[in-house]
Amino acid sequence: MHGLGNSYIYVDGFKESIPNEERLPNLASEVANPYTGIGSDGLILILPSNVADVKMRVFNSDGSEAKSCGNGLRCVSKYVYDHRYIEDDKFSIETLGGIVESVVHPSENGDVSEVTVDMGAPRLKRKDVPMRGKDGALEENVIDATEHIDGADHTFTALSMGNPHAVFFVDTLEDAPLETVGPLVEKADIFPEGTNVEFISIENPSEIDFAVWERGSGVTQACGTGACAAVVAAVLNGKLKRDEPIVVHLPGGDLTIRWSSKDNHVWMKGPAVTVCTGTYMRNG
Ligand SMILES: N[C@@H](CCC[C@H](N)C(=O)O)C(=O)O
Repeated sequence: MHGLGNSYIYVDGFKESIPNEERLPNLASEVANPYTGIGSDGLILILPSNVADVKMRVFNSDGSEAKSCGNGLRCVSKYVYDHRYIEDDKFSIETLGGIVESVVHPSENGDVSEVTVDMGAPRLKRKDVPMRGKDGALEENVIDATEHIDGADHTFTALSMGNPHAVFFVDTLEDAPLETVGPLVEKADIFPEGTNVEFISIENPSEIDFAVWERGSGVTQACGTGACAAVVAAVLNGKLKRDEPIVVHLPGGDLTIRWSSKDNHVWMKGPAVTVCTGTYMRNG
């Protein structure tokens, strides 16, 4: 399935037996490989949950496990509703980054093509990103902060949407040093768990352009949590208004994101698509 071209191989843990815990990172890299596997940005498990209606686990294409995935949440929502595992159009999904609420929008044939996810409140404190820093700074937000990374100064806003993000403002995306600064900041010491890296440019008060270097997967067509982080960062820097629905133009298409002042939650609306279903046979 994919959300705006951010594709994962989804395994139905309601039906399939899930491989041993220690095999999952290798399996994720294996299936994600476009030459010797299937080809994707990673692997997502759809599982029963003890604390929510369903549980999602996400593995990046390098085998690392992530705490959240916005595009994955929309695809998991579509999957469990289309397969009638859930009857209500509103339900909860457990992730390692917390529990989120999903609302599916079925089309006339009853299948879901669009999903809205209440992604919860952004976590803004440096210690919650998480980012290293002096004791006093750990309780502070990381807004328009300059950090010395690998011999150069880099200015960005960092926050967590269940997973870490460093957001850079650029005039145009053509100038964005996605494949040089992206991997450098992803693995910088200051981020003990690594980070996703976004470059954004503000088009007008309700639209932004967006490109991403994802932790553990590199350049992808879209990142749902990244789009949420981008809008929060733009509001925190006074570049966009809070409560306005913002259309985020990602390489793979558009998401609508709104950061509500009523409940402090970030809402994401966008598509979810099934590409094919099949059986993965490991050869050799
Ligand atoms: N593509 C995702 C995010 C996937 C996880 C991320 N690479 C991480 O390691 O945190 C999205 O749509 O949010």
